[in-house]
Amino acid sequence: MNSNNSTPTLRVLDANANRAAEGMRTLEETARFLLSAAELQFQFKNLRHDLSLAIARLPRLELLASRNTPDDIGTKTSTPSEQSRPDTASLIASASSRVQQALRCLEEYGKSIDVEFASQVEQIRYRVYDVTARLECLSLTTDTRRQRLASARLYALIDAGDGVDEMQTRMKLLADSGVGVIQLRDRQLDDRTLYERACVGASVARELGVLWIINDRPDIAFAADADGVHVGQEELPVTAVRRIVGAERLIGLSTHDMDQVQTAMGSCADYLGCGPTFPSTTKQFSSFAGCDFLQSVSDYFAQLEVVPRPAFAIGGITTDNVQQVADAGFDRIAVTSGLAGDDVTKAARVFLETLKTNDAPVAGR
Ligand SMILES: Cc1ncc(COP(=O)(O)OP(=O)(O)O)c(N)n1
Ligand SMILES: Cc1nc(C(=O)O)sc1CCOP(=O)(O)O
Ligand SMILES: [Mg+2]
Repeated sequence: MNSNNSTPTLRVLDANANRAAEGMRTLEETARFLLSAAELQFQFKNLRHDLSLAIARLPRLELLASRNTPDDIGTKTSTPSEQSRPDTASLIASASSRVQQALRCLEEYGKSIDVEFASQVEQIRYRVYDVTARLECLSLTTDTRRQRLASARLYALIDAGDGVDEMQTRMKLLADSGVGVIQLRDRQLDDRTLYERACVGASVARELGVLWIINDRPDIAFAADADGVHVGQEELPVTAVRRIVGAERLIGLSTHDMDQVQTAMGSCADYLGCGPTFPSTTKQFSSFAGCDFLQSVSDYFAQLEVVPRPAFAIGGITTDNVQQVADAGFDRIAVTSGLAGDDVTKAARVFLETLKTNDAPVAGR
């Protein structure tokens, strides 16, 4: 170790070691609690650990002795941007830049004290560039998907059709008609074909600006880079689905009674399907939750203190009965056959206009 340990240099090192560690901890907590990103959380934990190992090379007693917070003129200056953190992405951006700047200071000032210390910090700084970019990206994608979901009123369920071209044409027609979410629900296809259609659909949906959800299959939703997956009550629990699809993809959960809705509100599901509302030509049911169930969901959501999840009424909804859905307080619907006929554009217009004029309490805002 070099003996050039002047007190000002040690003060810079002490202050920036703390700044870097605090920033890393902020990012780690964001990965853990806001974005459920276990792998990134693990990376930040390792970075903090490696930073403390590097700092352990410095003379701790002298570092502590150099600390003089009351006389530090820097503790009294803050900019307006330091006081405001409007969303997760900007919180990540500012914590990342604080960590990067602190590491650069440690590296530059550390060179005069211990070259090996400076070189270890340099390696940490490169890893920080990568991990912080991934975290910021994740948060931007997550926000965007959930924002798009929040503005969706019409959700269409489609099968894969007779081929890629037909599926693509159908998706375009639906998107042009105002559908915000499209689900691939096809129980006839083998896994390979389902996966291929899911991949094509994901890129078509991206171009069209609609969300692309895969029914039943978190593995395929993840592998095909879809926006999310929809699961039913007898399928994998949403906690397990979340582990497969990651924090940024959407998870939809079917609910058929109030117990399921209340449980879903405590889960990591992003939206609910509520039904069956009416008899359906797509799927057979022996009993129907009906509009009474929809009304109970609306009433329950209206008295919640937290923001409810977006909830889509489903099951046999047509242009003839959608008014009853709106009267039960819903302004979002998920539909298969009601958007599968010849005049999709007209049906979609009727749906949207009916849902828009809903002045009853609205489910899922
Ligand atoms: C939006 C939406 N809501 C409900 C369902 C039904 O899901 P599930 O109960 O798992 O039944 P299947 O679709 O798997 O037959 C859905 N798919 N989408
Ligand atoms: C797949 C499905 N699930 C439902 C539920 O209530 O959970 S109703 C349904 C069928 C939806 O298609 P259509 O609009 O043609 O009735
Ligand atoms: Mg299912």
